[in-house]
Amino acid sequence: MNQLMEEHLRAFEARIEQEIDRRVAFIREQVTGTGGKGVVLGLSGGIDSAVTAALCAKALGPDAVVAMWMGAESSSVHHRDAKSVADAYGIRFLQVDFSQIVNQFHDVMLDSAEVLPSEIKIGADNPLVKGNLKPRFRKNAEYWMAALLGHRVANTCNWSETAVGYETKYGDAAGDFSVLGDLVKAEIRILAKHLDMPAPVITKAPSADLWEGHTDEDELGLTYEALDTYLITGEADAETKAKIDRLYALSAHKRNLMPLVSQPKYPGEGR
Ligand SMILES: Nc1ncnc2c1ncn2[C@@H]1O[C@H](COP(=O)(O)OP(=O)(O)OC[C@H]2O[C@@H]([n+]3cccc(C(=O)O)c3)[C@H](O)[C@@H]2O)[C@@H](O)[C@H]1O
Ligand SMILES: Nc1ncnc2c1ncn2[C@@H]1O[C@H](COP(=O)(O)OP(=O)(O)OP(=O)(O)O)[C@@H](O)[C@H]1O
Repeated sequence: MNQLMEEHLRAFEARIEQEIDRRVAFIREQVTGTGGKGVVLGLSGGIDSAVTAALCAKALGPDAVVAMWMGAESSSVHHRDAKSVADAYGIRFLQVDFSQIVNQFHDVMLDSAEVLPSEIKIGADNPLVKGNLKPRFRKNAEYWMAALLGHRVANTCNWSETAVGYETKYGDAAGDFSVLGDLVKAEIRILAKHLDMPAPVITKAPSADLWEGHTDEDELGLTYEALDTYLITGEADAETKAKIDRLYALSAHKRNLMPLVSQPKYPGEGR
């Protein structure tokens, strides 16, 4: 590993208790501080949602955290890992499978688009047209549950993903607050270790799972190690640097939602 990166991670680990305390305080501010009764989040069996859940449980108490497993694969390793995280921190665990509704929605939309000329359907072969429905439906479900319970929705994205736009706009990228959005994946692994995360959650390959065999590193064409190292130290080979810089520029629209023609002013504010 790059030496600067190694030093950065060592320093992060040395101040891990402060990093945890800071995030716990932030969660309280964002949830109880805004009148929320607790937190809702999607628990995928991956490390980001697991660490977010663990920190929310620490901040608010386990009963105030409602984790939702959303999917059909109730026998999959991801489901097993999600359940093991919920059990480890004693948080509430719900399961819902709306995959048939997602499929039906996709089919109804395809039918509605039948009347359009095929030459303008430039995304016809793009698996993300359907793939991005999953994260968007999941976020819908999280907001449904948050409204039912008077909870806030925790976002589970991290800076490695957000920097290159590796998240679905208004899907997994959405939320009321983000616990890990300023941290790279390598830092989150260190947090996980100090939060006594079940081991399989820490070691498995990150995967968005939007289709069979989908892994983050394959789709991005980048390793998290190279991405994290560049984001933290600015060091990368020329090809990697060009690739990340390009993805960063292309995904600016996800970090700067809904540009306005001009910023309207509210009476008494902003002057
Ligand atoms: N320049 C621009 N200015 C303003 N808006 C722009 C735009 N370019 C696209 N858009 C809009 O954004 C849309 C495309 O963005 P989006 O819908 O997000 O779709 P897109 O970026 O194409 O796909 C999402 C990516 O995130 C990955 N993902 C998703 C979910 C979870 C994870 C994970 O690992 O956690 C990863 C997924 O595998 C895929 O690579 C376009 O349809 C358009 O509406
Ligand atoms: N099957 C699922 N059930 C519940 N939530 C899910 C599921 N899959 C994804 N999510 C939610 O969407 C977020 C993005 O997940 P994804 O698996 O795509 O990648 P990730 O960024 O590696 O996150 P994680 O490390 O938590 O898996 C997750 O953090 C979680 O909140």
